[in-house]
Amino acid sequence: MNQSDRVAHDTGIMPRAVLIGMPGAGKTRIGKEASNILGIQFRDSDVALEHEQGRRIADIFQSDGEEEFRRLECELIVDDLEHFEGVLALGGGAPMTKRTRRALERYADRGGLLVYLDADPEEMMERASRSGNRPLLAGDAHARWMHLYEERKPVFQALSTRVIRTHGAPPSVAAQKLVAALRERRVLVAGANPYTVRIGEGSMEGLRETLGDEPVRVALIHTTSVQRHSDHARASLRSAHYQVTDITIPDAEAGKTISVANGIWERLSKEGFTRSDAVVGLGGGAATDLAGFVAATWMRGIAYVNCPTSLLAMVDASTGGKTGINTPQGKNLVGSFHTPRGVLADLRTLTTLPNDIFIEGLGEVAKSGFIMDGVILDLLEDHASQLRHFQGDAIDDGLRSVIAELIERTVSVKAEHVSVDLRESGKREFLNYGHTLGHAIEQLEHFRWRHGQAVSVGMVYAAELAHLLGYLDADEVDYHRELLTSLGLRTSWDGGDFESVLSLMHRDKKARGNTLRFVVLDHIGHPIHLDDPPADAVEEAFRRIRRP
Ligand SMILES: NC(=O)c1ccc[n+]([C@@H]2O[C@H](COP(=O)([O-])OP(=O)(O)OC[C@H]3O[C@@H](n4cnc5c(N)ncnc54)[C@H](O)[C@@H]3O)[C@@H](O)[C@H]2O)c1
Ligand SMILES: O=C(O)C(=O)C[C@@H](O)[C@H](O)[C@H](O)COP(=O)(O)O
Repeated sequence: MNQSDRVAHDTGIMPRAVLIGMPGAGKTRIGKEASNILGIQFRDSDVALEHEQGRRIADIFQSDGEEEFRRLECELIVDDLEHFEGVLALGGGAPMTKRTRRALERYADRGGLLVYLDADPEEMMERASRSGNRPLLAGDAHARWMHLYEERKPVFQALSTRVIRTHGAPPSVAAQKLVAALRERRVLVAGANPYTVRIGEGSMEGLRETLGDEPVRVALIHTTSVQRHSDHARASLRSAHYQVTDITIPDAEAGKTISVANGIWERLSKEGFTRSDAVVGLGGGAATDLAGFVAATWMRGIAYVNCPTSLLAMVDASTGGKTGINTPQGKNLVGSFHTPRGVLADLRTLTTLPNDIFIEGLGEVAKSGFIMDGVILDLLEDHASQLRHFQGDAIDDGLRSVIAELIERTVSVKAEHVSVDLRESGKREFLNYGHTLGHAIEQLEHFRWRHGQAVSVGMVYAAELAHLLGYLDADEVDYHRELLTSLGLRTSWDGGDFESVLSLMHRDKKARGNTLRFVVLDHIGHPIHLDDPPADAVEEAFRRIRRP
């Protein structure tokens, strides 16, 4: 599936990408090279128009004038935006025509990839002037050129959903960036404040487009274990002229505390962060939960963008707007629903991810399979061995594409639930499958157990409970154990005691008054709420996960 399939599957045909930018930016060369690599069609609107009209653009300008040329160009582009499926490069001035601009805005709203190719203006002029077919460059070429550049640049910037800078690098580098952008998968999270989750090699390059022009200051919150990736993000943010406040937090759950949040509030105050400034959370789920919490609480809520770097953060924690910290009373008991402005899951960051952290992420992936998407379960079954032996620095193309599909599908399951129930009053609770016991295990293990591993045991517990109450049959419970074990996930737990677990499960956010509330399956792929189950079943299911 390509970057736009999930967003635009119901809207018919459209180009895989539209390239805009000044003449000489390299739209044709870069567009052609990227299209060749991907084996898709390329079309240049100028060449197509010349072909259609049977005359050169300069001749159309000369005989019919610019207005008529723009009208013809607009007709062609509007038609292509509905009927052409490859990479479409537009003439430099095309977006300056109001009707063309509106059509491009609609294309972007449909999830289209609108790429602005930008380069050094002098360099572009040099390249453009080598072609004799540039009627707008007649006369005092340099002054005219600079004027056009100043006039068009803000329009290109405002329209584009992606900027690729081609300064000082061979066109093949820009072509590779375009290929990565074309391969990027996107999932739209609908709701009151819709946003996009971008999944691909280099998605973090989208920081500027996602943050927009409003923020002056950006707090980049990360842990030291992802330093290489945060260095990259900081450099991109600085080159986009944000004032970056770099904030390192303690690793994993040690970062999800009120004292860490307090330290960051102090920094934001010192650096003068206002309501229009922003936070970027980069790292595993603990870092993105904390960064989101800081963004949700500073001045009662400022913008934030998540750059998840662990599998679990990519498929789950970074999306959906649940932000929070742990307290001595329990896991995630203090927090807020605060929707990110966007999520950039850059697959390059997986190269440094340790095997055990990758595997725990598979726990939440499997959860999404159990509650909704059977294809996820098939993919996990078919690739269990490769996934279990994941080595970040040695992922082959086949595994890369399986992982990307698992991420896209899991995020889509999440999006489907949160877009209709942000504040978790019904459907969203299904995402909590396995978490009622899972959170209790994490707490009782003082967070030495990883979240995804605890959820894995929690799902087996929920399956046993469902079986005891006549929902799942024994084979389906076995299937839980077999699949999770094949992925390297835990299915039993011998710590704690039932009374401590029960007390923590009563503090779970799904509990109501004095009654427990679980999510169980009545068959695979079909979750239901289970309110106030019989006490003996709750205890017997616990006994059944004690077996090794
Ligand atoms: N908000 C939500 O909806 C939501 C959903 C699921 C989980 N969560 C939360 O997410 C947390 C678990 O997330 P997690 O599994 O990512 O754990 P984590 O954040 O603790 O990260 C695990 C470890 O991997 C390191 N790491 C992350 N990415 C790396 C990379 N690319 N290279 C090298 N090291 C890397 C981290 O620094 C950390 O040491 C829990 O706190 C859980 O409650 C939140
Ligand atoms: O997004 C949700 O909603 C979820 O329940 C996703 C869970 O996988 C995730 O672990 C979440 O952090 C749990 O939230 P909590 O409210 O149960 O703490």
